[in-house]
Amino acid sequence: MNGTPQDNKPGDTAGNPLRPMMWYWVLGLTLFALFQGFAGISANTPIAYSEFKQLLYAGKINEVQISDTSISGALKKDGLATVLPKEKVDTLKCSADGGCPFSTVRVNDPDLISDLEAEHVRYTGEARSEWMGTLLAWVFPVLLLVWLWSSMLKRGGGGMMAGGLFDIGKSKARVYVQSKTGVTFNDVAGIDEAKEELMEIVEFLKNPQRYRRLGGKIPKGVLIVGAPGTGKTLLAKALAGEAGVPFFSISGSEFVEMFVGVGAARVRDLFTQAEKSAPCIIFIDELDALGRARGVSGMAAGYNEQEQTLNQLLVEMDGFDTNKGVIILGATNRPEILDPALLRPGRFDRHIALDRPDLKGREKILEVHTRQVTLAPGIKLGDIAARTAGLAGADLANLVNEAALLAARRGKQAVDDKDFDEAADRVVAGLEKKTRVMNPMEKQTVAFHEAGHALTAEYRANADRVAKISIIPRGVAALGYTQQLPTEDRYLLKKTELLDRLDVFLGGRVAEEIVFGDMSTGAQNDLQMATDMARHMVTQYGMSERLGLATFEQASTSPLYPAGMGERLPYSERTAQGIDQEIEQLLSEAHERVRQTLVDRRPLLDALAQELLEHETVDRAALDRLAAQFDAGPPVRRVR
Ligand SMILES: Nc1ncnc2c1ncn2[C@@H]1O[C@H](COP(=O)(O)OP(=O)(O)OP(=O)(O)O)[C@@H](O)[C@H]1O
Ligand SMILES: [Zn+2]
Repeated sequence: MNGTPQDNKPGDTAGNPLRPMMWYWVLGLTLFALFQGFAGISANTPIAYSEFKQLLYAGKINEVQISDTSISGALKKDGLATVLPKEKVDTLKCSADGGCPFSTVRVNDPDLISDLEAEHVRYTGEARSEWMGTLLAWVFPVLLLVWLWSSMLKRGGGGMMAGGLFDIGKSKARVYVQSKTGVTFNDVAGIDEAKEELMEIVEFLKNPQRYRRLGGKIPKGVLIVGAPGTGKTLLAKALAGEAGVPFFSISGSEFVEMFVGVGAARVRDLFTQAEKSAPCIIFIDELDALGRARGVSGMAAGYNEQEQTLNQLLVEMDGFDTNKGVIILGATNRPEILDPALLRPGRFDRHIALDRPDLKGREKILEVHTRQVTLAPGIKLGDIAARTAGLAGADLANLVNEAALLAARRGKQAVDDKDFDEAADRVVAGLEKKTRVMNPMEKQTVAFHEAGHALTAEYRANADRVAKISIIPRGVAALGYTQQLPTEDRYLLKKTELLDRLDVFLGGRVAEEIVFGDMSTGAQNDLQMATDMARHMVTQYGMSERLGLATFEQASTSPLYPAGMGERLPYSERTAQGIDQEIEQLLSEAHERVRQTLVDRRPLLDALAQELLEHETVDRAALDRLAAQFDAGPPVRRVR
């Protein structure tokens, strides 16, 4: 999904699956009509049954053949005009020996045989070649259609008719094999952690035997998660390039086909092919298109097809073992809608998250993309990186390209600052509507907001340690984030811990208040989380002194995640007021505590925000350094 030159487009082997199908229908129907007509054509002149009966009583009939549906025979030529109207007689094609062939429809007439016998007319029960007509008109076209249908189904079955007339079920992945992607980790910049994680897989693909011998377990599936343009496809290609193995690439949306069963067949085929070329990499882009959670929608055909395809993928992933040397990479920017079954152990159980690059990362990406570009002397890529916060790798590649085009248009020998400036303006302006490129004021607000969260967490005895702070927009909702890593898994939380978490939720908003004397809308989610947390403490965990050891709601979710409301149990209006007051009190006390913390540590808050504005991300080491330098407040004894 990126339109770079390395991307293969699907070949036209299969074409529109409807087209051949349609032609066969047309052919079948034409034959049908032809045979129908053929069976009906004869020299017999049709007459009405009533006319036939009158002719019979008048003794004008020589002989008849009776079939299930018709009666035909010959009339005596002479004296017909006394029975039939003149026009009718003229239509008869009588032969020289005096017989005039006719036919009529056979109606349900119980007297027919007795009448024929009474008139001494010779009759036979066998129609001439009637079975031949039936065969041609009905049986043959039906057989033809059955044959057509079964051959369609076989193709749907995948691979069974290899080399057959058409290749609908055949995996398009075949078109996608690239023995050499030509991309290496050298072409991927700014995502070093991800590269490191994949290094192990590169080693494995280069030398599967060694790992097999040692009995090491290599992941089967790796899911690369990240916003559009952050380099998911590039990273997958680079992995294949580094390991020097074939690269099967297919997009999830290509699996979801019109005909039920075709997508599943394609999955089967893809895996069969990949196994033959092992060691190799299967890359499924847009995994969400095919891996959407099952059973959420009531929609019929398309979804069933998607479910079938997904099921087939799960079966295939379970069915082969990694020792064969096939690694499956999936990419998505919407991991939350994936079917949980896809993420279970033995499937896509390794996850690699690609964030939008930070300042250093952007500079490195610019370096990669300017390798082939003649730069004017003295250009500082760092400066360009500094003004493109929020841009992803693809945007930066675009920017470099744009600058080079501008310079060329102006007949310059090298790309200079002015070109880059203009290109950056264009790209940023173009993206501002789509993604978030923050203006300086917003950036400052977010920096202090995140610094507030981080410092509150830092100075709470029971809060998880801060691992990383960032003001690079993530997804649609979050403008920045503070990452806290728990030191251990927790199943029980004490009141003191919940209170500390409450404080951390409020830290962002309180920092804005203190620094700007104003508030922004950015804290909405935090406040929601804080309110939910306080509500749960009061209504579910019995942590309010005034209301005592009672629960007022049935827990609905895990106690660790204060999301969603529980089912309300019956209680009085007075209790309802009490609950509201308690929640309010918890929140206002927390607010005051946080304010105190941040006011006490204002120099550190400012320094941290400043660091964020400069570098966009602050890691654990930098935070320690700043704290040692700027912290003037009372020390905290951390429990965890
Ligand atoms: N980290 C990076 N280093 C160097 N170039 C990058 C990086 N990230 C993206 N690019 C450039 O952007 C282009 C598009 O990236 P890519 O297709 O890998 O993004 P993607 O995450 O797969 O996007 P999508 O979700 O739209 O498919 C790459 O071909 C490359 O030129
Ligand atoms: Zn926040």
